[in-house]
Order: sequence, then C-alpha cells, then structure tokens
Amino acid sequence: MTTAFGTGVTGLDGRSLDQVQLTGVSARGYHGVLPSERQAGQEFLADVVLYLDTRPAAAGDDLAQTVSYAEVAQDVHDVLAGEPADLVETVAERIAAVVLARSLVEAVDVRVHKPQAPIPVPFADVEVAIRRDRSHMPVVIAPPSAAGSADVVPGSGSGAEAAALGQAPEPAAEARGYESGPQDLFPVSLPTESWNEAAERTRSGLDSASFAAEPEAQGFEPVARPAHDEPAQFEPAPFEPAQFEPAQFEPAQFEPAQFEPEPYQQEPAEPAQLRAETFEPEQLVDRVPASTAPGAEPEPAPVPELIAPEPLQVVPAAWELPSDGPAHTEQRDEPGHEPAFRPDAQFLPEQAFEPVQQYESVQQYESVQGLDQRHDLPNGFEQQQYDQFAQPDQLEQAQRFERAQPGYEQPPQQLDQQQLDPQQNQYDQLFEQQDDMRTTQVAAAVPDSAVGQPEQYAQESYQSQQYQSEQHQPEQYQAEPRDRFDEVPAGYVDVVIAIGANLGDPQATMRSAVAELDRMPGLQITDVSPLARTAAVGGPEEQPDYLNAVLLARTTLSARGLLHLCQEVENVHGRVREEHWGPRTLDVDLITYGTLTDSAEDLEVPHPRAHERAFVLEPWSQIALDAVLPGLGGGPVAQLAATAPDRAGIRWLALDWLTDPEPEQGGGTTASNQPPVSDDGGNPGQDAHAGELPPALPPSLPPSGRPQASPGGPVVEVPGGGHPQGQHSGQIELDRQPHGGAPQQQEAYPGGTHPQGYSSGPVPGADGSVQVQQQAAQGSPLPARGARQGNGSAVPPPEEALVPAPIAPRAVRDTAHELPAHELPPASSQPKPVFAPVNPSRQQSGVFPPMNGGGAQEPGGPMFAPVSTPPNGVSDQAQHDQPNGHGNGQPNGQQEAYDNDHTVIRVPGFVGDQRTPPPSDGPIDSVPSWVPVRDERGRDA
Ligand SMILES: Nc1ncnc2c1ncn2[C@@H]1O[C@H](COP(=O)(O)OP(=O)(O)OP(=O)(O)O)[C@@H](O)[C@H]1O
Ligand SMILES: Nc1nc2c(c(=O)[nH]1)N=C(CO)CN2
Repeated sequence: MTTAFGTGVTGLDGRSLDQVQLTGVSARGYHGVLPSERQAGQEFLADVVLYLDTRPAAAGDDLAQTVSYAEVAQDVHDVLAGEPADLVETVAERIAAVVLARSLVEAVDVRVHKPQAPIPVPFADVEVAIRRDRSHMPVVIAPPSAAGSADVVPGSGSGAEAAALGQAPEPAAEARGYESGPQDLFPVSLPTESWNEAAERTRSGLDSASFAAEPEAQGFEPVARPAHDEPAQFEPAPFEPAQFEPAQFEPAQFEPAQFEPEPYQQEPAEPAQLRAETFEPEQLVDRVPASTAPGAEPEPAPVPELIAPEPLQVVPAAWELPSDGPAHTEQRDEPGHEPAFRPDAQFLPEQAFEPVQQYESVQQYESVQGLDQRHDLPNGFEQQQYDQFAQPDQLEQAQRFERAQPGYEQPPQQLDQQQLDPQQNQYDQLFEQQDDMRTTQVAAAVPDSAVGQPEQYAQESYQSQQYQSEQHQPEQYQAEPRDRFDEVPAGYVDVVIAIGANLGDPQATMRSAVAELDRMPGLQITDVSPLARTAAVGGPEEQPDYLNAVLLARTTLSARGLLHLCQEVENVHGRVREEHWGPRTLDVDLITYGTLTDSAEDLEVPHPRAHERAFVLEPWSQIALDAVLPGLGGGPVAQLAATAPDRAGIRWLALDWLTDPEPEQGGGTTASNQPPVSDDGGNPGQDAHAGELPPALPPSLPPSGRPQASPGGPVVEVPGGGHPQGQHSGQIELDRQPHGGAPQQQEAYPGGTHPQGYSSGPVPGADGSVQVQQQAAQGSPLPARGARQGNGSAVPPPEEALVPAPIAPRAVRDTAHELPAHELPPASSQPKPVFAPVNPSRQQSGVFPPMNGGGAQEPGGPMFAPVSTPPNGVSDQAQHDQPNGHGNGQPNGQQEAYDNDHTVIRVPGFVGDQRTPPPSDGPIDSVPSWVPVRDERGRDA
C-alpha cells in the first residue's frame, strides 16, 4: 500500500499538519535516459504539497513564519530545468530535497509529470509521486542554490548540503550567485549505506544547516531547538583570531586524538574545510551572516569544500534532551547545537530547551525528574525492578550524572543482590533479562536468522551470548543511544499501544495490563478503546479468539524504553513465545511512537503489520476517528480498518470492559471452553474454535452447562462480522463472572490463585460498585489513581486509595442508530439497551473518572454504574435455555448468549431472533456497554 499523494500527515500532537499545495510548476528539462531527451529536452511538470504548521504565520500574518510558495515554485522550477538526471524519480527526490531544506516543512509530497516521455504508445502522462519527511528524508541533498532561495537566510546551503554534493550547473542556480560544482550533482552513495543511514545523514546535515540559517524563527517555532533569537548563542567568540594564535596551537596542546574530529579548530581560517560530520556550533556560527554575528569579520559566506558523502556524526536529537535534566549537557552546553531528529520538535513543550539546570546530587536530579517517586507502581512491580527498567533512559542519565560528579566511586557489582537472592520472585529474572536487553546491544547479538522470530529467541541469544559476560562489565550499561529508538524525548510523545490476549483470563489480564502500563512512570494512558473479540489472525489454525484493545498514551520514554516496558508487562503476565503468532496470555505491541518511522532489528514503528490488522485498526479508530497511521502502508486508520483483510473477524466490541466488575477468577476466553456451535445453525464440526484446542489454562468453568456470559453490558452484533473463514466461534464468554458462578470458580482454582500467579479478585457481588471496592481492598490490579483524578489531590486519602478509579474506555461513538435498516435486527429482537444512545455523560474526554464518586460508586452518572442485575431475580442459569445442546438457545441457530444482564449477544449471519430482550433495570438503558463495530462510514465490518 502506498501513501496517497496529498493525504494527511499527522504531527506529533496527533493533528493533521497544514498543507501548502503548488501544482503544475513546469519547465523544459533534459532528464531522461535517451540521448535525444538529453539534447532536445521536453516539458516536465511538478506538483508539491508541503506539510507544515501554518498557525505561526497566520497568527502573525507573517510570511517569515511560513514558506514562500513563490520561492518553492522557483526552486521546483530550477530542479526541473536543472541538472539532467536519468530518472524522473531522481528529479522528484531532488524536489523533495529542496523543499525539505526549509526546516518549517515537516513532510512533502512531490509528483513529477513527464507527459512527453518517449513512450511508443498513446498515453496521457507519466508521473512519479513520492512522500518524504524528516524520518524518510530524500536520498539526495538540496544544493545550496535551492536553500539559498528558500525561506531561510542565505548561507543555509553551506555545510551539509554542499558537503555531500556538488553544485547544480543550471543557469538558475548560477544566476543566484552560487558557484557551480561537479556535474555529478545530488547522488548520495546509497550502495554503501542503507536508506536509513542516508536519511539520517541528510537529516543531520539539513537540519543543522537550516537551523543555522533561521535566526528569525520565533514564536511558534519549535522550542525544542536552541532559541534562534538568542544572539549570544551565535557569538563568534570561539573564532576570535586571538584564539587561533599559533602559540595556542602548540602541538603538545592539541593531541591529534583530542582534536582530530574538529579540524575547523586547527584551521579556522579555512571554512572550506568544514566537514558535514562535524557540525559543531562553531561551524554554525561561521555560517551565520555577518549581520547576525556582531563583531565578526564581514566575510562572504564560506563555500564549503565539496567532499564525498560520508556518514555524518549523529547529532543527538532534540528529544534526547530532557527538559531540565543534566543529561547530554555536553551537547546542550554548546550553543547552536542542532538536534538531528526532531519529528516532534514543533510540538514539544516550551521548556524543552530551557537552560541547563545544574544539579547538586543525583538525588536532586531524580527528585526533579520524578525518578524518586517510590509509590504508584503497579502491583507486581517492585521499585527495584522499576529502577532497572521502567525508565532506563532516565536512570542511565542519572547514573551518568552521578559518575560525572567529583569523588564518584564506582560501586561494586550492582547486580549482586538480584543474582544472589534465590528468593526473588518470578519477575526478577524477567526484569533482569529485559534490563540487560535494554541497555546493551542485544539486537546485534541476534543472528539474522532470528530477526522476526519470536522474542524468546532474542532473549535466549542475548542471554547466552551477551548477558553472561556483560554482567561483569557494568560500564557497558552506560552505552550511548545507538539509534533513534533510544532517544529520550524532551516532551511527551503520543503513542499507540495495542494489546491482545487469547489464553488464560484475557480480559482480566488486559485490565491489569492497562493499569500497569498506565502507572508506569513515563507513560500515561490517555484513552482506552473498547474491547474487541477477534478471530485469530495467522498462527496455528485452531486457536482461541482474541480479545484486543488499543491504548492511546503519551510517554517520556524512548521508543525502545517503551518497547521494553511493554515486554515487561507481557512477561509479568506469563507470556511465553513458543510459536509464531501462537496463542498468548498477553501481547503488548507498540503501534506508533509519535510520527517516528524507523526500524531496527528489535523494533519497528509503526508496527509493520498494524496497517493490515483490523484487530488493531478497528478498536483504534473507535477512539480516534481521525487517526492516521504514519509510514509505509499507513493512512487514515478508519479507512484501513474498513479494508483490512481480517475485518470480518471482528466480532464484538465491549465498552465497559475495564469498569465492569472484575471476575473472581480467570475465565478463559478460549472458544475451546465453549460448547461447539456453528454459524450455519447445525454443523458444529465447522467451528474452528469450538472444543478442539485444549486451553492452555484450565477453564474457570466446566465447558458444558455453564451459563454463557458476555463481558458486561448489552451487546450488539457486529454487522457482517462472521469468522473470516465463514466460521464462528460460538458465544464468547469473557470474564465477567455470572452471578452465582463463584463456587465453580473456586473449584477450578482452589485457594483463589490463578495458575499463572495473578489473583483476580474477589467474588463479584450483585452490586457492581460494592464488588469493585472489594477488589481494591483485596489487591485488584486496577490501581487507585491520585493526581489524575482531577480531585486536586496528588495522593488520594487512604479510603480513596481503596477505591480503584477504573480507567474507563472512552465512550465509543454511538453509531448504532446509524445502521442501515436492513442490518438492524428485527424490531422484536432489538435489545433496547443495545441501541440506546450513548449517554452524553460518557462522552467525557478523559479516561479517568473522578475519584470521588467515580467508578462503580458514582451516584450521579451512569458512566460507571453497574450493568443491570438479573431481571425478576431469575438466575442466569435459568435464563439460558440450551435446547439444541449447543448452548445456543435458538432453534434456528441464531447465536445468542446472555450476559449477567440478560442482554442479547448476536452473532452476525443469523436471523430470526425469537427472543425478546429482557428488560433492563436502569442505567443500562442509557449506557450501552457494547456497540456495533459498524460506524457511520457504513463499511462492511
Ligand atoms: N512495534 C513493535 N512492537 C512490539 N514488538 C516489536 C515491534 N517491532 C519489532 N518488535 C519485535 O518483535 C518481536 C516479536 O514480538 P512479539 O512476540 O510480540 O510478536 P508477535 O506479537 O507474535 O507478532 P507481531 O509482531 O506480528 O504482532 C519482539 O521481540 C520485538 O523486539
Ligand atoms: N485476532 C488476533 N489475531 C492475532 C493477534 C491478535 O492480537 N488478535 N496477534 C497476533 C500477533 O501479535 C497474531 N494474530
């Protein structure tokens, strides 16, 4: 799938960037492979779409704050008319490069037309369309000629661009006063470097150059960059001639080892020696026009030496620099330091580049950074474990800082305690492994053959090949970031996380996972999707349906730090990797990390398969209708969901899956726990999920004779949502414990302990609110929340702490009423609660309900009100007739199950529901827990 020309590009704040479009720029060009094309030339046209934030310009009605389309048009024209290239692709790439030389532009779409191409059959046009952005930079670099005409000050083209390139010989460039360079303009040595490396190199160069050239940028300008309006940063002091007196350059003073990387210091009078890979601030000073550097000798802009492209030194990114921490002070102390990678620079908080704060102790640093907070960790996560992994990047920063202090002494083996204490619980080992993986080059230790293999392989490889030796080399734990995934953002980065499970007690596990993730310092869940039941995609043929959900969050962790955190949570819940795409107790995938698009051996974002997974896209689109998945194959999430191959496997969505009373014990979602039922009303043998695959964990209820329950409130069908293979999984039993089911549960797990070591709480009472409180008191994994409850109290009073304030999935847009009439169930069977509009009180934007009166206790609103209790006191069991022996309850095969609240669950593909939905007893009427997958787009699910 390719990104369509002109479709949206999302900034890190999740909003679409603005566009400046320019179409039909034309010129006679000499591009082409044929000699005739080179000689005679022909017409070329180009369209460009620039993606940027135009608000600063609009706010001040200031051209300087945006990009001049006239200048862009000129540059595009010059490329078309300029240095001949064989390929239209190259021309497009060049145009992208000249546009992205403007640092305000975050991304660009380029389309180059060659309507007179020598094609021996009638045709209308040939066009090449590309999108390039700050993480997928063009593979060529803009010539100084282009940058010189851009909306940046002259001189911006010196340095990186020219360092890697020659100069365009085209008249337009020369006319603007730039020297021509070699004829082999533009190409980057791709054969010897990966695209990513090329992008990294070009990004470093371009950003550095354009930064230096933008002293005027202010206002809404990315604050993650050094302030352009601080002339002090551009003082030419380091270049005072006196500093370069020969006397100061005694050979003894300047050991080659010390100064080799900084040739400019040795030869300051020859700016032509500047090399792209040494973008030190002083160089940037050198490129600032004399007018901006008072006191400097008015010299012409330096003409950089034209050198062959070489890998650039990767300059630390903006988001690598904590807002007020001491880390990387070596970079931050340098005026003019330009981040290499700043996809979210425009969205970083104001204080991102505040003056470096000096700390007197590591304790003070930790305190300021919030690293000293030793509360609020999820169950099962000890502080020591947190220290080791929850914010490894920040911890490393603290450690680096500590080591840099005078009198610092290397502590003895820091792993000793863990290694020696045989009583450490199961987590310690996992954490230990993960911590090592996090801080060392684990990926490098994994042979190519392991790439893409289940992570267990990587862990084993790591353990066997690296861990054993490295545990005795603590210094290696201080490894510098190895790629952008290690870069710690200066502000929050929005992320999307997908969770799924199909073994054990999936809903309980996922609830815990949400709570655990949310309570991790450095990560805040901001939204939780409805819970989807989905047919397994890939992997072994017969495996239970999954429960899937998507979390929106924001993080101050690096991407890799976040990945490891996700993996920790997986591990804590007993994740084992035995089979590719095999059933699992918990899967936590990082779907997006801001707009970062990159891949390494251990991580790829966006998640490489997210674009084709309805089980990710559908829940995601439910809470972020306009979300756009960046990267290759990306696009509007809702659209992708509508066409994803597995879309028919989405069965149901449940709203209240976090806030409904938690089951007492694990209640396997495994369809194998279910009595076999078939879509066609009579052929259980066709049910791929029924009764054939033994559950990995003992079912919490005997497979037969148990009531069929839904996870919570009312349920509606997923229109068109059968099994992808035309099969279905029968009624889902999620883990909402039917009333009266406790004894059976206790039977299954005597002692109340889940086989995997997690406790799932007490027996739910008839009143959900009471039950929730009981859970909290007895150690429910759902955390009590403090500061985020909006009650003004950072630490809840003790009694509040007992009440879990559930993280509620945001209300799903209520689209049920928009269902086409022909897809609605017969009027007689329409369960009233199902299609009742979502109560507006659920539409609150935050996911965290107020602590006081929140949760199931909330008297004033139905948001967390328990779903209705059995009507007329009739037991669940009695409500579930199973005349066909399949637990179906429908003579015609209509799939139907009842949850505690006796609301009909429908399985698509069945008609003729004979059952009148039971009456609801209150809140459920206005608070449907389950909503249809179908949305207003009317697409097929
Ligand atoms: N965006 C990502 N999110 C999670 N893991 C990733 C990501 N990119 C790469 N990986 C790597 O993928 C490896 C396998 O992950 P996992 O076992 O969760 O895969 P899976 O869930 O079975 O399959 P899939 O990756 O298709 O969802 C992990 O070790 C991890 O390093
Ligand atoms: N329905 C569904 N299918 C899957 C899932 C999942 O979460 N849901 N995860 C997989 C590997 O991550 C493979 N297949």
